[in-house]
Amino acid sequence: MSTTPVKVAVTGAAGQIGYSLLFRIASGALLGPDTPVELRLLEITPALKALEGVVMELDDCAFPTLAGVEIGDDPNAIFNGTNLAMLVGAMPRKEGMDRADLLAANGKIFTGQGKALNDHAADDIKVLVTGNPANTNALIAMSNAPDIPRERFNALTRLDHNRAKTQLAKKLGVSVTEITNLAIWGNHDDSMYPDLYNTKVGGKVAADLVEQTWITEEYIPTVAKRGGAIIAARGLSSAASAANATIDHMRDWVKGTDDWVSMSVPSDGSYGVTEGIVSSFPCVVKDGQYEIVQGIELNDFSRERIAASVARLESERDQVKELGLI
Ligand SMILES: NC(=O)c1ccc[n+]([C@@H]2O[C@H](COP(=O)([O-])OP(=O)(O)OC[C@H]3O[C@@H](n4cnc5c(N)ncnc54)[C@H](O)[C@@H]3O)[C@@H](O)[C@H]2O)c1
Ligand SMILES: O=C(O)C[C@H](O)C(=O)O
Repeated sequence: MSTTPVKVAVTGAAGQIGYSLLFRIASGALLGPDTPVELRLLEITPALKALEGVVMELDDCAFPTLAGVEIGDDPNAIFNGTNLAMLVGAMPRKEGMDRADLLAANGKIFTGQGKALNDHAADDIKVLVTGNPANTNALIAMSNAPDIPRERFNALTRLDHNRAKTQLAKKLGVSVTEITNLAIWGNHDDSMYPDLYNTKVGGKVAADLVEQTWITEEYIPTVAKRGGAIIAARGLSSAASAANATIDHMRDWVKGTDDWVSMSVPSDGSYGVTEGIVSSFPCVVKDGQYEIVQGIELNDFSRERIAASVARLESERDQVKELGLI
């Protein structure tokens, strides 16, 4: 085992997602069995007592890879020297709300945390935003951290990617391992677009294996509205699957990929997506750096869907500009 622990910050650590996420990071599911981690956990002051209880439980697991835990309510202290930051802490939506309805309440969290990361994080910091609306919260954090390279700010659409994979596998009666080149484009809201025209199943194009009406009337709405379906069923938003996707995204960003993955990243203008907004693309990762996959052919249907989702992201960007958050 190497000796220097990787400092992993998690915000909203006493929340639902935190309760699934922390134990998996501590057990080695993020960085492997040979890399010690130090958890740095941020909460609001009233939640610190509950967080102390979670830390007792972490102690009681005796994880060999857990080198230490620090908790607190000051982002400047918690982010000090942090290598990986998972920004989860934010209010979840309730039934009947859209994720964008959370912008006014949650957006301001990411101004202060962006500044604190800018001033105190380690030089190799990678920041992944899970708290909703995740794409625009990542834009806010990025805009408030001018000294950190923009590409170090990502948002989570891996949960949508994982959902899209399972729904397709179920439809075709195949294992998820047979599905490659899948990607979610756009925003983590109900305009997100899972593209089956470039997805492969056992080497064949997925869209050729299903009916077009299934894609438009069942598949895309099921994937895009899955978060709402879980809230309706559980009375609470997704937590274990969100923690799993947060681990999947950060692990692949650090360790690399052997297939396309969906990552929301600051757009460089690829595929006509407005530069600067944080949008989901098919990405590959090598040596800790992601690249947006280039040269993908998009049909007219895909282009229209992506443009509609980008319009949502532009509207969210304009709202947070008006609120003075970026
Ligand atoms: N991107 C995705 O795929 C995805 C999936 C699921 C949930 N989410 C989002 O993740 C967020 C968290 O969900 P949850 O179910 O864990 O919610 P939760 O309410 O159970 O926990 C949120 C925690 O964040 C804390 N918090 C609030 N403000 C904070 C701040 N300024 N600093 C640090 N901590 C703060 C709260 O005290 C709370 O403990 C929500 O916004 C939810 O919508 C995103
Ligand atoms: O739907 C939500 O509000 C939670 C989360 O974004 C999800 O997709 O499950």
